[in-house]
Amino acid sequence: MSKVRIYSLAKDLGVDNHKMLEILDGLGVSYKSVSSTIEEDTVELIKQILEEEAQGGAASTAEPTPDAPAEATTPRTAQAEASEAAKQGSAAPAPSATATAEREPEAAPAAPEVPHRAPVVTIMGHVDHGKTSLLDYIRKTKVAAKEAGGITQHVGAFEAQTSKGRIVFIDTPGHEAFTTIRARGANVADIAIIVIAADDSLMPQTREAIAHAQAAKVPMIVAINKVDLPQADPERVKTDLTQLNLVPEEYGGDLVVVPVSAKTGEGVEDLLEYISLTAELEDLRADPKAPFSGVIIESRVDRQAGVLATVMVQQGTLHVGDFLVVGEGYGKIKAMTDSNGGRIKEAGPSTPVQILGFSEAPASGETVLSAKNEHAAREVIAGRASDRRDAENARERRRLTLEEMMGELGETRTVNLILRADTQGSVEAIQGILARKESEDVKLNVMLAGIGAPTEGDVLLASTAEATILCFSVTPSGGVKKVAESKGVEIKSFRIIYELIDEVDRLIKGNLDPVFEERYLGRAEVRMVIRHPKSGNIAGSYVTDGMLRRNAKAKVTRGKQVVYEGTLVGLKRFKDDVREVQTGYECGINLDWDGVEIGDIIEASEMVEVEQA
Ligand SMILES: Nc1nc2c(ncn2[C@@H]2O[C@H](COP(=O)(O)OP(=O)(O)OP(=O)(O)O)[C@@H](O)[C@H]2O)c(=O)[nH]1
Repeated sequence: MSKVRIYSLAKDLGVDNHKMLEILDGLGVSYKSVSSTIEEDTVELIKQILEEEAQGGAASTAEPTPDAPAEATTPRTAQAEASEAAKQGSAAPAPSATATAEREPEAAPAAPEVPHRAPVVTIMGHVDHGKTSLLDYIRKTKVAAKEAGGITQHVGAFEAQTSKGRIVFIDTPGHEAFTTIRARGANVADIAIIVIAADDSLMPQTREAIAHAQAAKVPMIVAINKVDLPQADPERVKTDLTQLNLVPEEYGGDLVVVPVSAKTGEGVEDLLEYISLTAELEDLRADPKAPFSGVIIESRVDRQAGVLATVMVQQGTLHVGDFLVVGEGYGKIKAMTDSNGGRIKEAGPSTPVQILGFSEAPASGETVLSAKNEHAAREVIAGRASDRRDAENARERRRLTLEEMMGELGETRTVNLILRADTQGSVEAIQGILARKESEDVKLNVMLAGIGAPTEGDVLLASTAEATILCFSVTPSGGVKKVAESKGVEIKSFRIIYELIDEVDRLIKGNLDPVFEERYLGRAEVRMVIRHPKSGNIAGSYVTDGMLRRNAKAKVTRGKQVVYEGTLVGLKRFKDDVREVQTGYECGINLDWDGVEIGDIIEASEMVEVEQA
C-alpha cells in the first residue's frame, strides 16, 4: 500500500494544512508533522469528509470534482472554494489571529494587491535640538482640529494630513537613553527623522539616534533645525555628517538633509514632502483584512477611565468589542479613540489608537494579537503562563546544578568587565543597564569604566583579573590589540548598544551553564507570520526563554501537540542574519520546511522550541 505526504495531499485537495490536521485528528490518525506520510486508504476517508462538508455547507457550490477547472480570476480550485465555503458555513464565525484559514496559492498566482499604508515616523536627536518643537509645529499646522468637547489625551502618536497623504508620527521615545523600548521603537517606525540643531551640530545622542536607525535598517532623513538662528551653520552639520560616512545628497551621497525651523515653520513642508517620497520608495503595505497584530506604544492608568493603552495597528483591523492578548493579559476593547480624541469603531493599518479595556497596563513595545473570543484569549494566556513556569523551573534546575557543582550553596559567580566608551553619557547608560542585569547568581563587576579607547594598562588589568574588555563606539589601537592577543585577553567592540548587551547576556549565560551538556536551548513564541512572495515566509517571533541558535533542532508545538520537527535554518534580527538570539528579543525565523511554507503549518501564538543540534 503506498503512502502520501500530508501537505502534498492537502495541496492536491485544495485545503490548507491546518484543516487537514484537524480532519486527521478527527479520524484519530497519528502523525508527527505535515511532512509525515499517511496510508493511501485514509485518503479516501478524507475525500469523503470534505465532500460531505462541501455539500452540507455550500448549497450553491457545484459538486466538487478533481478536474473541475479553476475560475479564470481565482487561483483556487473549485474544490478549494467548496471546502472553504463548508468551513465558513460550519464553525468559525469570524477570522482571528489564532484561527484563520490560510489560502493556498497555486503554481503562480497573481499575488493579491495588498494596499499601501501610511508611513510611521519617529523623531530622534540630541536633547534640546528641537524634537518636541518640530512635532508641535507639525501637530499644530497639520492635524485637523478635533470636534469640541473631546478630551485630548496624550497617546504618544498623532496623524498628520498632508497634501501627499497621511503620515503618522510617534512622539514617545523621549530622552530615555538606551532603553529596549527605544530600540524596539525604531522597529515600529518606518522612517527615522534625525533632528540636529544648526547651531550645535552632531552631539552624542545624535550619534546614538543614528545608530538606532541604522540598526533597525530604517531610512533616515536629517532635519537641520533652528536655521532661523543667526549663528546657524547648516553647512557644518553636513560636513560633520560626512565624517560618519553619511553623505548628503548635494555632496553626491544619498542622505536626505532638510533645513527647517520649528519656530518659523520654514522647510517643514519640504520635510513632509521628503517623508512621503521616502515612504513611496519603501512601498509600505499592510492588509486590513489580515489577522490583527499591533504594538503597544505606551500605556498608563487614568484615575477615572482606568488603563489606557496606545496601540499601533500594524496589520489587520481592530474593532470595538475585539479581544486582545498582550503578554499574559487580555482585554476586550470597550472604547477606542483616535489620536485626535475622537471616538472610533474600527482602525486599520498604521493607525495609532487609544484603547480602553485592559485590566493591567501593558508594557511599551509588547506585541498585541487578537483572539476569537474570551475563551480563546484565556487559552493563549494559559499556554504562555505555563511556558513561563516551565522556563522558570528549567532555570531553577540549572541553578541548582551549578550550586551542586560548586559544592557550596548560594555562591555567586562574578564576571569581571572593563568598559570603554566614547562619552561619559554612554558609559553611564551602559553601567545602568549592567546594574539591572545582575542577579543572585551572577555579579557583574565593572573594574574600570572610562572614556576613550582601551589602553595597555587595561589589558594588563584584564589579564590578571580574567576580565573581558567591552568597547562601545571606540576601537583599540593595533598595539593594544597585539598585547591583548599575547595575554589572551578578549576585547570586544560594538557600535550598537543592544549587541553589547547581547554579549553581556552571553557572558552571564556562560557563567550559568553547567559543564555537562544540556540539549534544551530555548523557546520562542510566534507572533506573526510575515508573508513574502519572493523570499518565502518568515515567522516573526519573540524569544521567551533561553536562546535560539541557527542550525539547532527545532520543533513547533501547538498546545501539547508537535506539528513539525526539523532544523532552524534562518535566524534574523531586523534584516541581519544572526547566529543567536537571546531571551527578550524579537527575531525572524525560518525552518527547514521540506517544501512547506511557514504560513501553512505555523501561525501566531505557536511555540518553537530549539535543542542543541
Ligand atoms: N530659534 C529656534 N529655537 C528652537 C527651534 N526649535 C526648538 N527651539 C528651541 O530649542 C529649545 C529646545 O527645544 P525642544 O523642542 O524642547 O527640544 P527637544 O529636542 O524636544 O528637547 P528634549 O525633549 O529635552 O530632548 C526650546 O527652547 C525651543 O524653543 C527653532 O527652530 N528655532
